[in-house]
Amino acid sequence: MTNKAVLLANLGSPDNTDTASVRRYLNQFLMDPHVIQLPWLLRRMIVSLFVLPTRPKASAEAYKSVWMDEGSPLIVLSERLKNALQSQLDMPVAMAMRYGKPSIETELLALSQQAGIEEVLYIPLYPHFADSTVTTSIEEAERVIKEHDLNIKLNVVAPFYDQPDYINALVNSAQPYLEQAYDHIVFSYHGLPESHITKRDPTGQHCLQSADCCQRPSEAHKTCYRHQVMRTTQCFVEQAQIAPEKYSVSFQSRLGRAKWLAPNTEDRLRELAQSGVKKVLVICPAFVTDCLETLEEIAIRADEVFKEAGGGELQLIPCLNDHPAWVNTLGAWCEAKEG
Ligand SMILES: C=CC1=C(C)c2cc3[nH]c(cc4nc(cc5[nH]c(cc1n2)c(C)c5CCC(=O)O)C(CCC(=O)O)=C4C)c(C)c3C=C
Ligand SMILES: [Fe+2]
Ligand SMILES: [Fe+2]
Repeated sequence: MTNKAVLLANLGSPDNTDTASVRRYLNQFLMDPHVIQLPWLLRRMIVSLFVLPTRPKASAEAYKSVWMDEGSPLIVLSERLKNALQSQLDMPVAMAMRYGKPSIETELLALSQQAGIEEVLYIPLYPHFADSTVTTSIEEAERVIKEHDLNIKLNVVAPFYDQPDYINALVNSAQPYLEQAYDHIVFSYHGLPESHITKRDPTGQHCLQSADCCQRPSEAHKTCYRHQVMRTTQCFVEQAQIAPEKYSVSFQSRLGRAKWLAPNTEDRLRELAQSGVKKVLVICPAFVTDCLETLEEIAIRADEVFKEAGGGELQLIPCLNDHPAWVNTLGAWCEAKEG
């Protein structure tokens, strides 16, 4: 009988909140050719000349504002998810980070050394496809297996943006917030440079070519992040019965000068405040785990933007984290693959 294990993969955080640790992390992250998709020399110049001189200090301050006693929220909450899943399953469950620690390399090596592990169910914790998250996590795992000649078969769980049990878990975890009175809910997704989507379009003439491309059937949707976030939103609002005028979609965490997906979350929050919206909910379904981008960028900075523009209260809906509905969903996926 083949022995199996589960490996969850998330993005990763710096080891600490000092500027040097954040610089090391940003350098590893942004030098990934799937993140800044430029030839090495150009990427090296942009990262060294425009990012590393100033961003590590500013990001270190941001990390300090959300850091937990046990460490980075992303790592701590991912670890809790791993432990909750482990308590449901008979096979080993591990958690790895694409950047920083614990690395995909360490975790795969540890699993391969456990007696007889020959098959790993690999779950990149991203509901939506992007080369900068999904592809890079898969390639890194494949590199480790090849380089160390591991006898491991990798079974990868595909982006789950419209899987009914994922949507159920998301609606279920948001329910206590949806039951409170609110004026508007913003679905704020991590942004992407538009070029990352058009470059992946297998038809070469569909993605971002018209305002409604993401609503029209196309084989391009398999790798279209924009289509996939629109589908998550559609499935969510249908299930939670949210009226069209009560919600909007926007994109956060823009970096650099390229054209990124629009509208930008902060701009959308300003517009909402100016149009008289007082209580806004913000949900961030691109993240399954709360992290810097939800706890600092939305709950702290976007909250300031909303209030300065005349808004009243911004309530961040927590990510799935280790919500029982999400743990049960992951458990069911693992057991289904085990059979
Ligand atoms: C949810 C999916 C994510 C996509 C898609 C994504 C693309 C992407 N990100 C950057 C640049 C940065 N992202 C940063 C933090 C960060 N990004 C994600 C997820 C996605 N990124 C997460 C979960 C986090 C949080 C990490 C944490 O420790 O909590 C950062 C670092 C922080 C900062 O300085 O702002 C950068 C930089 C690019 C360029 C990109 C697509 C091209
Ligand atoms: Fe699309
Ligand atoms: Fe990011």
